[in-house]
Amino acid sequence: MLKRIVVKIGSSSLTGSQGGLNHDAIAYFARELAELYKQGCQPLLVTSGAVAAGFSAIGYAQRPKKLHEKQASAAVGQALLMRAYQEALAEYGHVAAQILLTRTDFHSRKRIGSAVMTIEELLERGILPIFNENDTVSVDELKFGDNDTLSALVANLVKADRLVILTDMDGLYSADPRQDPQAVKYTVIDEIDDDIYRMAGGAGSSVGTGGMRSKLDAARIATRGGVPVFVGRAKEAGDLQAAAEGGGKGTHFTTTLSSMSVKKQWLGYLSRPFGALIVDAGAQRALTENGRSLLPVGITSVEGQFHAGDVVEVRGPHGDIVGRGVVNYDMEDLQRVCGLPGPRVLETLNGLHRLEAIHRDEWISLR
Ligand SMILES: Nc1ncnc2c1ncn2[C@@H]1O[C@H](COP(=O)(O)OP(=O)(O)O)[C@@H](O)[C@H]1O
Ligand SMILES: N[C@@H](CCC(=O)OP(=O)(O)O)C(=O)O
Repeated sequence: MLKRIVVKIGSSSLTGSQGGLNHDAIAYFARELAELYKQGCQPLLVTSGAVAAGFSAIGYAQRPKKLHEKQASAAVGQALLMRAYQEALAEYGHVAAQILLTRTDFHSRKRIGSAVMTIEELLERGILPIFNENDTVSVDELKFGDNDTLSALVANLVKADRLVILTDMDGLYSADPRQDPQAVKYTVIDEIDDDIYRMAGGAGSSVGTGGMRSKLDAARIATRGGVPVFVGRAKEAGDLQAAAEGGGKGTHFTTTLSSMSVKKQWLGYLSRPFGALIVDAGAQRALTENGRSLLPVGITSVEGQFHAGDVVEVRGPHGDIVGRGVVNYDMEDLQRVCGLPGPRVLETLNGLHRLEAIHRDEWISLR
């Protein structure tokens, strides 16, 4: 089996603060990707850089801040970006394909199923799929913004063997090394908990977007989907291959989980919750440790306006998020029966209701 490696390249690795593409950097990455093919890998590329590549060509003095200016820059820059990759990859006999996705595409199983079929066909034919967000049609509240999250979703979707996120830092440090020269580097992280999150700051350069924080979000999504993640730098010959093999100049995030279905991925990371259910400690344990469904007896209160079939967030007794699931009750019904044991629930609702508030098959833990 070919090893599937999703490689994400950030704007900071492709451009400088004045914008425009660094063609030497593109040539380097094309060589590294060609090397991956030679080693029997099946790479997929998620690349940023459309806005950065386009804004100087369009005549802006610096990376624009307004949405429509960024979109205009991306419309110019995406074409420049693809041309640069295609020309650089052609040197090694490789062909690239462009796949532009938005967050809302992931809301539709049909659209995403169709994307998967296209991707599989491209991979079978030895073509390199190159992904970016479709910036022209993405609006603020539905944007990925940075491509870190997109790369994690792609990695889960294609059941990648590893996600390699390349940036301008050689890994995660205990603080942003630009601000704190004493910061120390982590080479392996087995669990991304709150302490790890506290170390990560925002973007370091004027062209980057999400900083280390969004890379941790991405690492969390991918590792929960069973894909190990590397975050770091590739600058010299062989760096990408080393990262893909578990070494390299960066931080590795390990996982012991197996791959996640598209349905669970959607539920956990892409759906929009319509309300929240607050549960007691027993119900929290039943959901997160014992793999059980949520029953009304464990719910202490409900918030928001939701109907049966909507996604809701579940919070623990102290307000922390436990996970998300599809609720089987309208808000008013659940309010009447929360805290009640099964027979009283059925009695109150005239026995017409299925008992589980959230069935375990429609649930994802986010702790
Ligand atoms: N704890 C940390 N360790 C390493 N880098 C960090 C940390 N916190 C914040 N950063 C910043 O994150 C930046 C990389 O993210 P970003 O600028 O979004 O790059 P990209 O364009 O490659 O996605 C680094 O340049 C660095 O300044
Ligand atoms: N889709 C945008 C990505 C924006 C961006 O800066 O992302 P990143 O460099 O990955 O933090 C682009 O191509 O410009």
